[in-house]
Amino acid sequence: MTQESCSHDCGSCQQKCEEAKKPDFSVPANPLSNVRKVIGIVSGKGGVGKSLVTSLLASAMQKRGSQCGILDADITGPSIPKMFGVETLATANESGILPQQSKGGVDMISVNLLVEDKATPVIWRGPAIAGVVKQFWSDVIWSYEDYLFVDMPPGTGDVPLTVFQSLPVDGIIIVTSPQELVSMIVEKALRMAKEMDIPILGIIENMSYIKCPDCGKKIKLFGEGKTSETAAKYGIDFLGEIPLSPELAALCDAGNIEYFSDPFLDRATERLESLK
Ligand SMILES: Nc1ncnc2c1ncn2[C@@H]1O[C@H](COP(=O)(O)OP(=O)(O)OP(=O)(O)O)[C@@H](O)[C@H]1O
Repeated sequence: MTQESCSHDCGSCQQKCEEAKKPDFSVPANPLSNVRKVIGIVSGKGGVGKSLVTSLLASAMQKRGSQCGILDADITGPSIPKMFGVETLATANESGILPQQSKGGVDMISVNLLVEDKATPVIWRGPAIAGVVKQFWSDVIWSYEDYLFVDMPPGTGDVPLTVFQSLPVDGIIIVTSPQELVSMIVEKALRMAKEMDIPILGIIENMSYIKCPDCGKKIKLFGEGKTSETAAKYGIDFLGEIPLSPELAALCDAGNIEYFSDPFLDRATERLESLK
């Protein structure tokens, strides 16, 4: 095709020319929303503590004076409201859906705040799930958030892709555990971030050790984690390690995650503050 006959419809064109535009899948935010930074929290697989890290980061930033919100994009396994002990359903007005707020002031939206019976499983196909995530951005009134954390479902499937294409994500934080094949996960995340043009802010290792209740010694249950080494290899900031802690588990179960205060995530909160 010559330059003169170009229709500028890059979506249907086979030509790989220099000026090819990437299709724009971005979704507009609710007109009443004002969100300064959108942070995606990702993991390679389920159960590594992604929702826990999302909750801890939002709580820590909220305590440091930033207004925070959490968009629970883990539609089939939503756990954010439970960790904060939020049970009241979200409401809506003619302008959109109003997020619920935790005791400490963290705003949140989740499928669990829209359905009466929390035990009802969400049995939807990928596109329907992705559609809900987009609505959590376009229909929810995030009236003011310094930081909106997006708790992603694990992996690189439909929903993470939808979030990266539809929301203006400013950076992602990777959560791993010491048992994982960290280097493979980091490499995948790096490639995805590059493809989507989104910076990786850093990596956090969860369940790194347990602390002996008698002598305080750190016991590395899963051996020496490779996370900090891998982070250094790929030039990514290692933002901290979180122990496997019965206290933390009990706070999650009781819906009191906000009352956890330990300096594990200081480096991560400093990194987030540097984005302002
Ligand atoms: N460091 C920790 N200490 C104690 N309990 C933990 C810790 N990390 C996670 N847990 C517990 O493990 C469970 C799974 O954590 P979480 O829901 O954060 O994982 P996830 O990666 O978001 O899982 P999924 O992706 O499957 O939703 C939670 O019940 C949480 O209380």
